[in-house]
Amino acid sequence: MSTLKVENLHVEVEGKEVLKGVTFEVKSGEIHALMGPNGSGKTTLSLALMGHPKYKITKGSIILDGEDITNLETDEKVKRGLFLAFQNPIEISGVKLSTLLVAEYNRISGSNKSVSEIVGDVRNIAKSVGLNETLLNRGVFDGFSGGEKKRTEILQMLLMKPKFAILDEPDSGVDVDGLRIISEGIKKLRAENNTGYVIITHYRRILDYVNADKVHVLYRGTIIASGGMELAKLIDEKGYEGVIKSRN
Ligand SMILES: Nc1ncnc2c1ncn2[C@@H]1O[C@H](COP(=O)(O)OP(=O)(O)OP(=O)(O)O)[C@@H](O)[C@H]1O
Repeated sequence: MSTLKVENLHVEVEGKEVLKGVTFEVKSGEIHALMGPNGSGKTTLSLALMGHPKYKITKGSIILDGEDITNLETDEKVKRGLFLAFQNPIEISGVKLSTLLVAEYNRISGSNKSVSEIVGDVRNIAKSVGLNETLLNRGVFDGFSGGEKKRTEILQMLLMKPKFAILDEPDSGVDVDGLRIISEGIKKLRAENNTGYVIITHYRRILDYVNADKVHVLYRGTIIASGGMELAKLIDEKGYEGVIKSRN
């Protein structure tokens, strides 16, 4: 059983304090949703957790299985089992997607699988997430549609089998079939690897599909409410205003 603890996290971006004391804890196999209005700090939290140099942690800590990983480099965090699927993945047109995935798998997992075995795994997972194999031979995210990008991030997650995955709006821009496939991927990894999740989303639908355990609402840099799926339902019906009002 692994635990990811975020304790009183304060984060500054370009000299502005965006996160003002965020605390939550995710255990293996749990699916937590992070919701909140535009600009409340959700992406900032995901990037700070992964160690993006622009997102400076000024106070608080990130503890993974008892180890303080707050100030570790991104690579070290990834090696310890953290994974981030970006809201807007960046294109790297000079590098073939399959080459990147094989290199990343080798570097992080330390496994002794042959390149052809890894490529075989990548192909099988690509198929399972409904990605056309020709995309594996293209530059990373080069000309990928919005939905193809999201499916590729799930492919990467299924290959890397992280302890904890932070998924920043995995449901944005995907079609209905894609949403179902992505949700199946999330549930499969939880069943097989006991992966814990933080899913950033604005919509209840993906949370219904994966049957989220907890929902947190981030507002102006702090978590103002935590609960079960009834919170996602409230947001769906009354908007964030409904949650903010119910606190007052
Ligand atoms: N690199 C940056 N430079 C300047 N300001 C930033 C930067 N990154 C984030 N911010 C600011 O921090 C605040 C929080 O942004 P963030 O992207 O974390 O919000 P969010 O909750 O993910 O929003 P959304 O729902 O729109 O994706 C915003 O006011 C944003 O403009």
